[in-house]
Amino acid sequence: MTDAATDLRRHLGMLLGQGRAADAVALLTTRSQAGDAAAQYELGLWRLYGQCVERDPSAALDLFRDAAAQHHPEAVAAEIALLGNGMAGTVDPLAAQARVAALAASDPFYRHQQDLLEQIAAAPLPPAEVLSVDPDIRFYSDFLPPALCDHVMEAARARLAPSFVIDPVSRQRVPHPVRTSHGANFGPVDEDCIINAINRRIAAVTGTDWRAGEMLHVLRYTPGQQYRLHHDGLPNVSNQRQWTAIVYLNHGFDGGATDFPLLGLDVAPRRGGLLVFANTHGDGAIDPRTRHEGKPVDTGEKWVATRWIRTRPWSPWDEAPAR
Ligand SMILES: O=C(O)CCC(=O)C(=O)O
Ligand SMILES: [Fe+2]
Repeated sequence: MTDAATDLRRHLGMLLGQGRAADAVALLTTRSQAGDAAAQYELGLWRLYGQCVERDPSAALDLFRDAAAQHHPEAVAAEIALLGNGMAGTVDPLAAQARVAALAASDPFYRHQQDLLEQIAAAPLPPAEVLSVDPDIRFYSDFLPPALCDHVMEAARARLAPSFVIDPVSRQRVPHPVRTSHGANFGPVDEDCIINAINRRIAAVTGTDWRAGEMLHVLRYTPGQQYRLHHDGLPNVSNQRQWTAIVYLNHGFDGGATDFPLLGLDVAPRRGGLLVFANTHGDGAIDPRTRHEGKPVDTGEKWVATRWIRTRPWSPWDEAPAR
């Protein structure tokens, strides 16, 4: 971030701290209309998330475009992310990939992304290994090439935070011993074209609509950490998590199997492999048999990326995040 952008953030923080949200919005609006890329980017985020202003995703995309035209790096990334995932209303993954290809000519960061995109495009879709017919549980070996597994871990690393659960009474996010890992979401502006391509590949092998997937969620477990017995279905939602897709991102650890104790099934993590299982019966009701756990890791670190796939297209603004 430039000094001017840091100053802007500090100034906004001060105004918000004093309860002067209207002044903060006025400042951002004036500066972005004057062509200040940092202000355009910030106001774009506020428009996207509805912070202090009415949520307006297409106005957000326009603001990111204006800032990106001035080579504001985060705005360039946000524009590419939103074109790929359609969360600002316009979906144009080919335009997003064309932006990456153009940037790759002069920017090593995007050259690497371009290289990874070519690798995933060239990797054949692996066949399913059926672990259970009913409930439906499948494993796909070599779903994700190693360099892409590395990219997911590196891209998530900076945002990892202790995992939480939603307290059913307070509805607040709280830490809980059921889940001692660290986690990170690839939110609407974090989903680079590689993550977008992975999400679409998960949709392709599962035969689901790519828009039905939640944001890809990375979990990192260190020794002793685990995800105790749970079910991925959610209480009181109309658009249920029909499927769970888990990509195992690394090797070099002991323990950490994904266990389905009611089925006597233990899945050993294999780097690049994808585990897919049904959380619901055909009629949409929760299938309790797919309760599962991430067993404690004994040595090393275990990394996974999970995509919970709903019955119908889903957006992060449809409901409060559940976990
Ligand atoms: O880490 C694992 O093996 C399980 C992860 C899991 O249950 C989930 O992400 O829903
Ligand atoms: Fe789970």
